[in-house]
Amino acid sequence: MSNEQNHARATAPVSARIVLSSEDIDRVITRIAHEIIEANKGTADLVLLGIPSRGFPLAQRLAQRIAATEPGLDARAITGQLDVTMYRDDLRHSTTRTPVPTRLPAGGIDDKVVVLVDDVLYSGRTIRAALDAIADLGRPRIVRLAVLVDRGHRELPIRADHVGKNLPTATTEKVRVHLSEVDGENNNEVVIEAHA
Ligand SMILES: O=P(O)(O)OC[C@H]1O[C@H](OP(=O)(O)OP(=O)(O)O)[C@H](O)[C@@H]1O
Ligand SMILES: O=c1cc[nH]c(=O)[nH]1
Repeated sequence: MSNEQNHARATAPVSARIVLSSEDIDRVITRIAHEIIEANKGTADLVLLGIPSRGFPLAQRLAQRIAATEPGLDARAITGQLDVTMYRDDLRHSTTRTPVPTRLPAGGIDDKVVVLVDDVLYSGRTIRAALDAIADLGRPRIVRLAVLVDRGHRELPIRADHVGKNLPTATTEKVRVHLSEVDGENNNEVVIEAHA
């Protein structure tokens, strides 16, 4: 991560604007759920793996939306959580991150169509770490990527298959995603903060 990017993470914002409301997020989840089903030609072999912190509740919301299209499909049976902490390439530089458990659905990920889910796609380094974490857990047939927001500024050759919203941003800005499961009741929005 560049010095400018680190700066935007560390300083107080000078302004903030809401770019996705709770209703917008809800609509985006519905659309991406349908895109996932369409790309997969159904729900067979689907596994959604959310990256903590906020990728996991997003994966849960997507799985619920997907399961609602198919009687008998249990959202929990196709949802997991993938911790990437120990696979990050900035471990030596970043402040301490506490690993959280990785939890895979009972059927594992071998030969599955795994959809990685995260809130923000930026440098791509988190997703690079996620791909390494997956390789240590099994061999999916396909790995796809769904993100709520793609804010650009990639540092690696990584792209998302499903994007809630493309947000052109400056590196001095920060995208903050608030989801009620992590951030408290009724706190669902995406905000762009400007940093001096
Ligand atoms: O493409 P990248 O440059 O890797 O950035 C994207 C990642 O950054 C954020 O996570 P963060 O590390 O801030 O942790 P958090 O999810 O716990 O807030 C976000 O949730 C993504 O996982
Ligand atoms: O702006 C950013 C960059 C990385 N991760 C975020 O959550 N927001």
